[in-house]
Amino acid sequence: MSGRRVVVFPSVAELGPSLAQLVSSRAEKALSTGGSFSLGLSGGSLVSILGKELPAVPSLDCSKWLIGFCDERLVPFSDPESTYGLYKNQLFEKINIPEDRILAIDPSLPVKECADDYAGKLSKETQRTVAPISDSPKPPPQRVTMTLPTVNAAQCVVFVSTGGSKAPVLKQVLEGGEGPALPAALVAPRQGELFWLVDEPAAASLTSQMERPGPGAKL
Ligand SMILES: O=C1O[C@H](COP(=O)(O)O)[C@@H](O)[C@H](O)[C@H]1O
Repeated sequence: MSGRRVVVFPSVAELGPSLAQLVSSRAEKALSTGGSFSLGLSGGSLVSILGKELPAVPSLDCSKWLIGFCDERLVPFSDPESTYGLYKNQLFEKINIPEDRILAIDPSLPVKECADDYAGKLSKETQRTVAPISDSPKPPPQRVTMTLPTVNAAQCVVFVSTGGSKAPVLKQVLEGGEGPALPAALVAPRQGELFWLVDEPAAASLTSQMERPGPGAKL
């Protein structure tokens, strides 16, 4: 892994465009060198950030991207909790991603079968694995989630963490503490880049090395 980069922005307004630039630049690099580009998406607050900022990237071409979900809630696509449903409305309809380049779960299946089915869909493309979750501490409890080896096989992993409520857990993940390491602290791409893009409120308790890029700086 090349070294972890913790990059702090004054607020999500500055973080969002840098995240979109990071995603689009890594896609362009992969595709222009004859490779493929697969983007694994999380949900939560990331949906609105990417929904706003990715379509604003000049000349963005997503026609060859493959999009999957690092973590998906086991609810129908029409449910307001569905990560796929949210991205469909807020992002996919605004960019030129073909429907068959988006790998979604089959939410009609029970959680274990759904995870196995999704692992099958991904393995056609990536040979990687997915786990069923039935006790997510944040509702809804049932999830279909990429495993640590899958995440660590990525060329580039980006955590996005914004808001003061994330400060204590961010400190624990990035700077350690008592007890076993949290799962996010175990993410270390074997041959790839690792970014933590955070805003000032989330970074408030951090003391380790951080970057504070100027406006428009490229990651
Ligand atoms: O439930 C979920 O939450 C996490 C974090 O969301 P945030 O709103 O705190 O950013 C998200 O990464 C995950 O994909 C989603 O299912």
